[in-house]
Amino acid sequence: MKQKSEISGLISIAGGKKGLLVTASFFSVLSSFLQLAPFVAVYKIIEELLIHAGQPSEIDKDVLLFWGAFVFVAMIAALLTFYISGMSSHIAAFNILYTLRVRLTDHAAKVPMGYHTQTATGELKKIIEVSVEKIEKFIAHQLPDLISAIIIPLLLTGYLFWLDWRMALVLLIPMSFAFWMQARMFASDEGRTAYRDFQFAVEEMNATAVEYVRGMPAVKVFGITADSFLTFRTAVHRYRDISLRITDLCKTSYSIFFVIVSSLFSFVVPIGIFLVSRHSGEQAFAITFILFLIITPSLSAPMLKLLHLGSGLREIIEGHKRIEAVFAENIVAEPLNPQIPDSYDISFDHVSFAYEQQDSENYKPVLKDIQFTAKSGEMTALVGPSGGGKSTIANLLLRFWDVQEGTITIGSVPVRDMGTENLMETVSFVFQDVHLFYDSIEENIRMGNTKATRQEVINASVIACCHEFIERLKHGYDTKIGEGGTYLSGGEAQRIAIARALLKNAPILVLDEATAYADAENEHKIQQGLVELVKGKTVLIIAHRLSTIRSAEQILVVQQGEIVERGTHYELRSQMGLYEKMWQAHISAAVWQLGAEKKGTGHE
Ligand SMILES: Nc1ncnc2c1ncn2[C@@H]1O[C@H](COP(=O)(O)OP(=O)(O)OP(=O)(O)O)[C@@H](O)[C@H]1O
Repeated sequence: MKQKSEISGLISIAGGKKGLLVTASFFSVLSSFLQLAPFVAVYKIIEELLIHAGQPSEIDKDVLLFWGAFVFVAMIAALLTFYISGMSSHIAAFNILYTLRVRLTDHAAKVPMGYHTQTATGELKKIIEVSVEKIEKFIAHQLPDLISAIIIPLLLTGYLFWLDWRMALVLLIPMSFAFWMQARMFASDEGRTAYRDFQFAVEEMNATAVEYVRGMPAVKVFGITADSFLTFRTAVHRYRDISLRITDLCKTSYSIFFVIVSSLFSFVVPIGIFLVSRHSGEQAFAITFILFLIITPSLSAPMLKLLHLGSGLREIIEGHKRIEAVFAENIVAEPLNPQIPDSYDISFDHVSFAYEQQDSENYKPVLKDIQFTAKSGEMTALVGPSGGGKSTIANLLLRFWDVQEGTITIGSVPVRDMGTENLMETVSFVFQDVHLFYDSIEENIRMGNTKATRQEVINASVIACCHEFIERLKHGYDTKIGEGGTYLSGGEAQRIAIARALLKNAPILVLDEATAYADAENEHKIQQGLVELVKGKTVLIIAHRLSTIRSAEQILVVQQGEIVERGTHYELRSQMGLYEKMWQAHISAAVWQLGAEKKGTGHE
C-alpha cells in the first residue's frame, strides 16, 4: 500500500503533463501487444507446416505469406507505436525536469535563510541536479520500459494459459514464487531502511570527497591523506558496511529469482514431455509444446528487466521524497496587504532573536532587546567584538530570519508587512562573503539593476574603485569570472559587489565589512565614492576597521548581543569605555602596520 502511494506520488509530479504520460503509456502497451505478433504468426506457420508434414506440396503458401506479411506489418506498427511512446515520454520528462527545477530553485529562494544554513548547499544542489535528473530518466525511459516489462510477461502468460493451462501453471508457480521472494524483500522494513541508508551512505561519501578536494590547501599544509581524513574514512566504511548489508539481505531472494527466471525452460520441458507421451499422435498438442519452447525463454528478459527497474525505482522514490521535503519547507510568509514605507528610517524596537527555536536544546539568544533608529540621510555604524551580533542585525533587516520579539520597521512599516520584492528593492546589501556568478564582470555588476546601460555600470565601477583593474583585464568588462584563469582577489571581488550595490541605488544601503579587504589607498577612495553616494540614503555599515566609520552620525557598539554604547566617534571616545579600547587597539595596529612615518594618523 505504502509502495503504491509512493509511486502515485512520483507520478503526481507530472502535473500538467499527465496527458502526455497517458499517451506514452497507451502506446507502450500497444507496442507490447504488437511485439507478440511473431508468436501468433509462428504458431500459425508451424500449424500449417505440421498439418501438411506428410505432403509438403499441399502447404498453402498464401497462408505462410499472409503470416509473414502480418509479422512485418505488426513489427512496423510496433516500431511506430514505440517511437510515439518514447517521444511523448521524453517531451513530458524534459518539461517536468524544467518545471521541477524552476519550482525548486524558486522555492529555495523563498524559504528563510535558516534552511540554507542548516541544509548543506551540496545537498540542495544534489536534489536539484541528481534527484530531478533521475526522475527525468524514470519518466523518459523507465516508465515505458516498466509498462512493457509488466505487460509483456502478463500477455505472454495469458497466451500460454490459453494454449495449455497445465504447462502454463507449471511455469506460473515458480515465477510467482520468485516474484514473491523479491517483493517481500523490497517491501520489508529492513529492505526499505537498507536502501534508504545506502542512499545516505553514497551521498555522504560523495560530500566528504568533495570537501576533501575543496579543502586542498589545508590538506596539503597539514599533510592530511584520504585515509587520515576521518570523516571521509568513516563515510567509506559506512558505505562498505551498508553495501555488505544489502548484499546479505538480497542474496537469497535475488539468487532464487535469477535462477528461476533464467531457467524457466527447465520447468516446461519435463511437463511437456510427460504430456506429449499422454497425447502421442496429437498434432495440435505437439504444436503447442513447440510454441511453449519458443515463448518460455522470451519471458526471462522482461522479467529480469523488471527486477532492475524495481531496484532503480527505490532510488527514485527516495529522490522524490527529498524533492517533496524541499517543497514542504515553509516559505517566508508574505503579508496579505503589503505596505509601502513612506520614509526610509530604520527602527529596531526591543528586538530579541535566537537562531534556534526557544524549545530547542541549542537555544541561545544572539540579540537581546536591541533598540535603535538609523535615520535616513545618515550613516549608522555597528562595531564591536567578533560574534557580538552585528551581521545578525543586518540580516534581520532583510527578513532572512523573522525576529522572535520586538519589531523592525522601515519608515513606519514593519518589515514583515512589506512584500519581499519591495523589501529587496528598498535595501541594497554588500555581504561579508561576496558571491560573484559565473558570468561577465559587466553582468555581475548589472545584477544590481538589469536595466542599467554600460555607461551606468562603468560609472558605478569608477565610484567603487574597480574600473581601473577591470580595464586592465584582457577582455575588460566582458571578462568571464572563473574562465581562462581569471580569478579576482578578495578585495577586487568586494569592490565589484560594491559597484553592484551602488548601481541598484536603493534608498537603504547595508555594508557588512564591505571594505575589509581593501588596502589603505583603495579604502580611502571607496570611502570618497561612498560619501557622494550615501547622500540622502540610510546607511548601515559594519566595520572592524574603525577609521572607516569615524564620520558616522551614530555608532552602536554591540557586544554579546546587546548595544553597550552609542554615540558619535568623539562622544564614544570621551566615554572611555569599550569603544575607546577598540580605538586604541586600532591605532596601535595601524602604527604597527604602517611604520614610524605614519605615527599620529587618525589620533583624533
Ligand atoms: N546561521 C547561524 N546559525 C546559528 N548561529 C549563528 C548563525 N550565524 C551566526 N550565528 C551566531 O550568532 C552569533 C552572532 O554572529 P554574527 O555573525 O551576527 O556576529 P558578528 O558580530 O557579525 O561577528 P563578526 O564580526 O565576526 O562577523 C555568533 O555566536 C554566531 O555563532
